Formats: sequence, structure tokens, C-alpha cells
Amino acid sequence: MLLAIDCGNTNTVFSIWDGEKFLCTLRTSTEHQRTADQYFVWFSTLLNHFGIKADIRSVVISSTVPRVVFNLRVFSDRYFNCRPLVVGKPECRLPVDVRVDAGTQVGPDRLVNTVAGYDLYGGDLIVVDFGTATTFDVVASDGAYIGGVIAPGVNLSLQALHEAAAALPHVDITKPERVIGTNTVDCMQSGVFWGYVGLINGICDRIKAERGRAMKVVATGGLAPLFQQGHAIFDVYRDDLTMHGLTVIDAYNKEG
Ligand SMILES: Nc1ncnc2c1ncn2[C@@H]1O[C@H](COP(=O)(O)OP(=O)(O)OP(=O)(O)O)[C@@H](O)[C@H]1O
Ligand SMILES: CC(C)(CO)[C@@H](O)C(=O)NCCC(=O)O
Ligand SMILES: [K+]
Repeated sequence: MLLAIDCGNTNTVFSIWDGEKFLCTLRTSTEHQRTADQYFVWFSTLLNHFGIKADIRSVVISSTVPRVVFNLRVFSDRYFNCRPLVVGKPECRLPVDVRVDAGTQVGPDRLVNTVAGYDLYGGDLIVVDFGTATTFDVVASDGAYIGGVIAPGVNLSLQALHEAAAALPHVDITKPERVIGTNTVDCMQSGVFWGYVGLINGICDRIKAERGRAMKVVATGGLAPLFQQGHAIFDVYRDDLTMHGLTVIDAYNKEG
């Protein structure tokens, strides 16, 4: 069995892959101070709780936070007796090309999303991932990652308004029925929600125009369904897209 770990700037997700399906998915906040032993206490408690007997033989990691990788390596080594495959490290091969400016360190999550998108849907894709940041990854017809867009995440945008303006409260994202807000909270939610709908549509249209071809738009990340509601902004939504990509990369590296 494979343990796939997707570490974002806000949350870290662990999924166990038995070769055919994910047995369980566990989520914790990303904190670089967390030790290998702390991960194991949390992990084994939840596996017990769900009654899952996992026989983990390998570990694959994507981390947008370089500092957490050290403790995840120790976790993998100490508790599963294996060296993890870490996306973005030279020893981890990718089944797709990366065509960007020399010296660019593309976020490993974006590379994993590219691999997953190409594996599931073929080339000429735009992969939109709603995380701490909202990223758009452009996948060429041969599956190569050829660049994209990084926009502030939905929750980050709301947080920034609250932190920068004394009179603006903390609010959660939701879909407002109307654009014109008649109170502060509605006004903020409208700005971020409808602003985001414009951002998603505008960026996808511009990417398609710049590429001069039709492209499929694939979305992932916790907030994607909120934007999909009644708008059909995306062609497909896949909540386990990044996890799927990690399993594809692991299999590719095992092929030898
Ligand atoms: N309606 C909602 N309002 C606010 N937050 C939501 C809502 N629906 C889902 N979420 C949040 O979305 C998050 C899941 O998103 P996802 O895992 O894609 O990104 P993330 O963990 O926030 O970012 P990163 O991957 O960069 O760490 C969860 O933390 C969840 O709290
Ligand atoms: C943009 C984020 C933060 C999204 O998780 C991550 O992919 C990242 O840190 N990227 C590095 C820069 C780049 O992808 O070009
Ligand atoms: K993510």
C-alpha cells in the first residue's frame, strides 16, 4: 500500500492507496514544527478509529512548504521503513515535460495536478486548484506543464480585507444571491464571490484565446463546488485530483 501526502500551505492531506482505491483520507493543518512521532500518534489513532489495517510499503510526498519535508521523511523512515519519493527532487521523475523559464521552481502541487489531469482527461487542459492560492495550470496537448496563473486564494482574499481594514469583520465565503450587498458582510461576500467568478471565467477565456484552441477546464480543491453551483464554470470537478496524480507519479517511478 502507498501513503500519499499532499502538503499545502494551509492543510496537509494523507491518503492510503491500495492499488485500486483510496482506503481513507485524513487532513491536518500544516505546521513545520510537527515531529515524525506527532504525525504517527495522529495517524495511527485515526486509522484505529476507522478500523483500517494499512500495510504501508511506500510513501510519496508533494510539499509546497519545504520545511515540513524533513519531519515527513523521518516519519516515513521510522514508521514505514521506507525512503519517500518527493515530487520536485531530482530523483523523482515525472511522466510529463515541464516547459518554463530556466531557474523556475514550479510548485510540486501544480506538477502533480498536471500529471493527474493529463492521465485522466488527456492534453489541452486548464487545471484550477482552489487552495491557499488559486492556481491555473496549463497542460499542453502532449501533457507538458507550460505555465499558468497564480491568484490569491478565496479565503486569503477575505482574510486580507479583514486584516487591512479596521471596520471589515472576518467573514466566511458563501454564494450571495445578489451582487448589490445591503450590509457590510453581503458587500464583502459579493466582492469576493462574484469577483472570483469573473476572475475564473476571464482567466480561462484568456488562456484559451492565447492558446488558440478549445481546452477542458478541470477543477479541484475544497471551494470549487461553491463556484460550480449553477454556473458550470468547469467541465469537470475531481476532489481527489492531486492524490490521483501522486499515485500516477509513484507508479511511474516504480516502472524503473
Ligand atoms: N463553504 C466553505 N467555506 C469556507 N471554507 C470552505 C468551504 N468549503 C470548503 N472549505 C475549506 O476548503 C478547504 C479545503 O481546501 P483545499 O484542501 O483544497 O485547500 P487548503 O487546504 O485550504 O489549501 P492548501 O492545499 O494550499 O493547504 C478546507 O480547509 C475547508 O475548510
Ligand atoms: C502557488 C502555490 C502556493 C499553490 O499551492 C504553490 O504551487 C507554490 O508555492 N508554487 C511555487 C511557485 C510556482 O508554482 O511557480
Ligand atoms: K491543495
